[in-house]
Amino acid sequence: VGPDTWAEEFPVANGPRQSPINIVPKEAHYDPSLKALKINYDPSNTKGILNNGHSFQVDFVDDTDSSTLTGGPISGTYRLKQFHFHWGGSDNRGSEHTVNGIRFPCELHLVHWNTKYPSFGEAADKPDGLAVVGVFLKIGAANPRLQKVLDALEAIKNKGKQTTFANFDPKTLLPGSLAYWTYEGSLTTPPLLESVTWIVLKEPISVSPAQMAMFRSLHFTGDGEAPCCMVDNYRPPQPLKGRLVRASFK
Ligand SMILES: CCc1c(F)c(F)c(S(N)(=O)=O)c(F)c1F
Ligand SMILES: [Zn+2]
Repeated sequence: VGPDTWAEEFPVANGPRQSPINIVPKEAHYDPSLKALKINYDPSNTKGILNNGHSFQVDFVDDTDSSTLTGGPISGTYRLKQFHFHWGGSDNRGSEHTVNGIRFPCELHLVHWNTKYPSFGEAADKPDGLAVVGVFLKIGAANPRLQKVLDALEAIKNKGKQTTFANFDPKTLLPGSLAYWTYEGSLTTPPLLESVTWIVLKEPISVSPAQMAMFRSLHFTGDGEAPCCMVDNYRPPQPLKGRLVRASFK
């Protein structure tokens, strides 16, 4: 049911390029050949917001190149499919990636797929199929841009609920600096496919304790089930297995 049992059904859980990982900045290699991230999102592509039973996600129309990620460590064009979060039951845990063993209370993932493949589904199991931008959330001042997303949560409290959510620009959730670490990894939830180029931003964005409480008000459970708060929906760091983590900054 939890991360420790996933290897039974998904043997790739013990594979060579699993995510998340603990990032040790001093062991990351500055790579001057890494390009700047180019992120262009069209808010009109926002399709809706869904409680999928393990997180909530904001979905985007991905049938044209209007919301894309290019540059950085990737070649070609990747289209935004959805973004979602992982968080803890209290502020001392919740992120998937850690930095020098430090866990953040929450982590945002913006999921993109390589347009050299015909669809997300086709890209999801290819070694260069997906690129996920990870952003840490750190306890501080309330984040007004994040609040727009959190205000939609009362309508999707339970598993399977979805509601309209329009004209949201995910770029407003990014920090001032797009400096990043990058490494080859996987989905952090089953089927744990080893198809993700991870791009983890160094600078966190802020979230207030009251806003964290709104994440924790969601339920893993569906209507009519005994309600169980959606918390601790993060996979812990996995073995690096010799992988190199590159940095876009000195
Ligand atoms: C299959 C849909 C899906 C997820 F459920 C997911 F959790 C992630 S993650 N945490 O690695 O960013 C994805 F990238 C992803 F595409
Ligand atoms: Zn995720």
